[in-house]
Amino acid sequence: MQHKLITFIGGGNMAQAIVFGLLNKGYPAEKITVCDPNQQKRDLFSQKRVNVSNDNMTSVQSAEVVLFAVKPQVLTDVCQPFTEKSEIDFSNKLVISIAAGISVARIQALLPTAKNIIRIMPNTPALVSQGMAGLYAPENVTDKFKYFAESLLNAVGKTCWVDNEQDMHSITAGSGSSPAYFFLFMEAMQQALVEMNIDKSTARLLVQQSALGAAQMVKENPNVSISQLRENVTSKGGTTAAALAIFNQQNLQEMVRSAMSACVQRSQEMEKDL
Ligand SMILES: NC(=O)C1=CN([C@@H]2O[C@H](COP(=O)(O)OP(=O)(O)OC[C@H]3O[C@@H](n4cnc5c(N)ncnc54)[C@H](OP(=O)(O)O)[C@@H]3O)[C@@H](O)[C@H]2O)C=CC1
Ligand SMILES: O=C(O)[C@@H]1CCC=N1
Repeated sequence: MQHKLITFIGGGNMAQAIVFGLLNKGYPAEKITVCDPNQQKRDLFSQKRVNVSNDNMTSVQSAEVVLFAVKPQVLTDVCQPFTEKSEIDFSNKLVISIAAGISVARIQALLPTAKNIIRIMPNTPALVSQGMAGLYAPENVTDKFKYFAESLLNAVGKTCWVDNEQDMHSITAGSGSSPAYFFLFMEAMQQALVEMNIDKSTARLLVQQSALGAAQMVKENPNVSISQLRENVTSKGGTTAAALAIFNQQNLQEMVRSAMSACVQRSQEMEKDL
């Protein structure tokens, strides 16, 4: 992949996952700059030879790609200085936003000179090269920028494009937020095992290895439905059937549907917080 000069605005959880994931894949540290007001966060990056700054203006000026990795709620304040004195011309830069729920139209309004704006919804497993990211680009964005954005995220995991921007809300429920659902499930399993007298670290090993194994089974058997994989574990009248009966009785499927709908609904509301 091409190694463009890329500036991250915001060096928090998601920026760390992407930047450290990219470094692991050989993206040159000297081509990346991370801007964050917090010295401790900047230190995390400078320890890996990534350029750091608390001067967004200067760092954006020299960038070919600007990736906004700040909380959606602060995006307006973050963008204002770039346009206030018409100081930064974004027309030749690729602008990427990973902010949940914030539309291209809104980013365009915040950065009027920008011509190429791409939205990406990544997730933190990018840190370990197992990320999943959804991408959306309006029709005017050039193929070379779309290709760059896709290859950037492909370097740290898998990607999919959506044609309809509204679908980015659902993508958030399936990529950005979804590792947290699995973490919650794993936490609950670990806790249950501890209550059954298994020590905490063995409980963690049992949970992590089973989760990893299950995910790997899904990945390596693309022609077998996930339901079939579940059924293969479930002996008639056996232990798994007893466990699954409780999940079904308490309507796990409906709980998951409601949780993911709540995620979508929150994403649809986020723009109003700007
Ligand atoms: N976390 C995740 O799993 C995912 C997050 N996202 C999106 O990524 C974005 C960032 O989320 P996340 O990394 O979790 O948030 P974090 O709060 O961890 O990171 C945001 C960082 O931006 C910094 N910041 C605040 N103001 C500025 C500024 N003016 N200039 C530069 N940096 C600034 C914050 O500093 P300080 O803390 O001092 O305010 C903080 O370090 C959000 O828009 C979110 O929707 C998307 C997918 C997944
Ligand atoms: O919780 C959030 O709003 C962000 C977006 C997706 C994951 N974290």
